[in-house]
Amino acid sequence: MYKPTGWALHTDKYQVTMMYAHWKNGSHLHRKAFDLYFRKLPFGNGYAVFAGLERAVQYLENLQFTEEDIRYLAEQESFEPEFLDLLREFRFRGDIHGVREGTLVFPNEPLLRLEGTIMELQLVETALLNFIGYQTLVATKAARIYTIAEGDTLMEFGTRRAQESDAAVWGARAAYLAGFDATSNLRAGQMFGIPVQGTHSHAWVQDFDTEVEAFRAYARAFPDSSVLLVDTYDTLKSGVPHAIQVGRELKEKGYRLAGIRLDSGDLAYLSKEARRMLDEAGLTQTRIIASSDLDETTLLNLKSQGAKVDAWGVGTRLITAYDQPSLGAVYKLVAREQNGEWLPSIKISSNPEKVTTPGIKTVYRIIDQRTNKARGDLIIEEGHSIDEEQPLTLFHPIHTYRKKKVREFRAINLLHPIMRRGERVFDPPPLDEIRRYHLAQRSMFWEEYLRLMNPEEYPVDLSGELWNTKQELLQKIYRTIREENGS
Ligand SMILES: Nc1ncnc2c1ncn2[C@@H]1O[C@H](COP(=O)(O)OP(=O)(O)OP(=O)(O)O)[C@@H](O)[C@H]1O
Ligand SMILES: O=P(O)(O)OC[C@H]1O[C@H](OP(=O)(O)OP(=O)(O)O)[C@H](O)[C@@H]1O
Ligand SMILES: O=C(O)c1cccnc1
Repeated sequence: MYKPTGWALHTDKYQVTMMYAHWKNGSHLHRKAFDLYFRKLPFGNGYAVFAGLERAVQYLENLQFTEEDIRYLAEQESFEPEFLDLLREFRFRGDIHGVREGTLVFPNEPLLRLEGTIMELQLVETALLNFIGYQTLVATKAARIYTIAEGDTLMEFGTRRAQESDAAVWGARAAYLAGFDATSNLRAGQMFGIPVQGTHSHAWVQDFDTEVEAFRAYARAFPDSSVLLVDTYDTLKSGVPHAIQVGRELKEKGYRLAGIRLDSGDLAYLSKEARRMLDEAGLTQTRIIASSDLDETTLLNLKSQGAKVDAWGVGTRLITAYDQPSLGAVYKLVAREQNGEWLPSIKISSNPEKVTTPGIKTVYRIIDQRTNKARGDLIIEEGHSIDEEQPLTLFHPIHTYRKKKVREFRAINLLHPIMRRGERVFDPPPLDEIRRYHLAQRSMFWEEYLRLMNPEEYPVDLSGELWNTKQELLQKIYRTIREENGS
């Protein structure tokens, strides 16, 4: 399996300076809890698709400072040698609970909950946000495209346009787990077992004196699986007729032209014309693949125009999450251990949506027994349970008058143990299983939450007790501020 090394410095400098200041203060081993979550759904979507856990766990399992890292840090600040010795011994020994990859997730619910020493939890913040923010963003974009594709084959073509190499391979993985069928990136295929597919480029055609010669030579190399790119010169006057000529030659030899690819022009018109021409030539099995700056909006548009496309190659706009470049995930301190007891901690903001929810919490998904559809998510304090025999009142945490009563429901805990004292305690499911799980999850949500435009807001609520804890803490802090100001 792919093992990252040398990732200890993949963090912001301030994490290490805080670690040092804690060490000087004698507080570096104090235990804290942090939640990782996001506040706003990307792309105006109604949900996000959680991804990045596998990458995060691999990082945490292998996290250590090399001698080179220590030397480098020593050049940055005058850290005392004893602190550097502590870093030499450093291993992540925290506890993590997390949502399964492929789960549909929503704003303000913890996706990861981490408990450990402040030293280790501070160090890992940056990398975790980096991995999970990006992969969740791309998985969500891929899910939007999947929604529109309605069962057509989806191929991820983005590596050449991705923000560097890690984004390409982990983005390919995120796209696959959210419903894509294949990637063009061989390294992603090798690392994660994603099916790898591809066609050929314009350079192949340009390298021959004639287009038909180019097609014939490619078909000789791959008589059963050639997909010929037909837009180098003129799609309908040259590309498609030449592809048909080679398709007929293949047929005479007992082979089949697998497909043609359209990569420019009016893809709706060209695909309909190409389909007609292929069918008239008896090449009804030859598939039409389209690429060219595609995303969910163009796909939707092309489908509404009756485009005859069987498979879509999607690059730039998927891998770069073109219309929203960051998820904006956050990592917030939610509890501090004192004398063996967890004390909830809060971060206040003038924007009520940004006030953190204190305490060690878990998230339950409330599933209606009769419809098997999700009614909402409920965040409750860890250790508290939900009585499935009693009606449950869900209310909006800010607009509290928005209430509903749920009966006959199942409550499914979304936060699973992932690491205990730094050891992985879950078997990472194969990627195909994550993908199946994700696709099955979608059927647990009403259409209204899944639609692309102006989806309904899915409820993410706090239990009554947690809501009270939050209010009490807020009032306590404001009281203290007033007292300090003598007002
Ligand atoms: N029928 C259509 N309806 C809506 N959008 C379309 C249609 N056909 C193609 N598109 C989209 O329009 C955009 C066209 O891009 P662009 O203007 O760069 O032209 P192009 O035909 O791809 O040419 P080239 O690649 O040679 O620059 C692409 O995003 C493509 O997916
Ligand atoms: O449009 P995207 O969604 O980003 O998909 C990937 C693009 O990359 C290739 O083009 P490129 O011009 O790089 O090479 P080519 O010669 O194969 O067309 C391919 O033909 C697609 O158009
Ligand atoms: O295989 C292809 O057709 C392909 C791969 C990457 C980018 N564009 C096209």
